[in-house]
Amino acid sequence: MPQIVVLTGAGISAESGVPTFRDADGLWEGHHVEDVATPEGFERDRATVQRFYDERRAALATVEPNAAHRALAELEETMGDALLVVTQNIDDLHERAGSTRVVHMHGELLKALCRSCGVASPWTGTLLDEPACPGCGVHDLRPDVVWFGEVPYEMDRITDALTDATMFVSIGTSGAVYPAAGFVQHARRHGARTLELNLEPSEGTHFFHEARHGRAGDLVPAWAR
Ligand SMILES: CC(C)NC(=O)[C@H](Cc1c[nH]c2ccccc12)NC(=O)[C@H](CCCC/N=C(/NCCC(=O)O)S[C@H]1O[C@H](COP(=O)(O)OP(=O)(O)OC[C@H]2O[C@@H](n3cnc4c(N)ncnc43)[C@H](O)[C@@H]2O)[C@@H](O)[C@H]1O)NC(=O)OCc1ccccc1
Repeated sequence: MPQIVVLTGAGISAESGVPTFRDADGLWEGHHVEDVATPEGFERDRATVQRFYDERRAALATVEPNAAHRALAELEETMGDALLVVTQNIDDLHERAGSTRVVHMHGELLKALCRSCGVASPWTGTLLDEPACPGCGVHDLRPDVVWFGEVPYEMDRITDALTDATMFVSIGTSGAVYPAAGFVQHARRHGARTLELNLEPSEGTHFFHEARHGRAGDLVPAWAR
């Protein structure tokens, strides 16, 4: 039974209107990454970080999944648990398209993590006003996302799936951030066929058996059909 692992990045949500990461000048929506996506940045200027994610959370309610998300959800219907989507994205567009086997290795925008009791709660509102944790009542919530220097979620489950994979497909990612950027080498080392679907060659394009360049909304349905 083929075991397919699909890694997705910001490029799969670009056609839905979710900005990708690196603006021309390397800023993240006008912010230096180290200011808004590091634990140190949160300590230094909590309000700016809360506002940054509050804005992205509000924007998420205005966008819809696109043909690439839908094609992966349809593929799951035929393949069942032989397909696993590992996403670097913190949006919920895979789930809204119908995918159920999704690992958010960098966390989820629609969850808040309590720094006091460690509970992650569903969250659609804001955090700038420092609300209380639904679990313990302490006012010390942060976005439930993995920042630089923090350990990604579910690395054991991901590593096992990459080891067993017969096919590894990377969609809409620049291959600039680790450990995700190293998954192709791990999968290939364990015998998987590897395919890159991206608008342009990624930083790791040379690690793939095959690369197809174009828009995810065209490439993914064509591949998944
Ligand atoms: C900058 C980089 C060099 N730094 C790192 O990688 C660091 C440090 C590091 C670790 N190991 C290393 C080894 C070497 C060097 C550095 C490191 N990594 C970490 O700190 C990680 C944690 C990193 C997570 C940080 N959080 C994010 N996001 C959540 C927050 C938030 O979202 O706000 S990262 C964030 O940036 C990354 C952005 O990359 P992409 O998604 O690829 O987006 P990008 O805009 O770059 O590219 C989009 C692509 O799509 C394409 N595209 C555009 N439109 C379309 C289209 N329409 N169709 C198709 N393709 C399209 C474009 O051409 C482009 O190629 C994603 O991962 C995203 O999640 N933690 C860790 O390593 O812990 C230890 C550890 C490791 C293993 C096991 C145990 C412990």
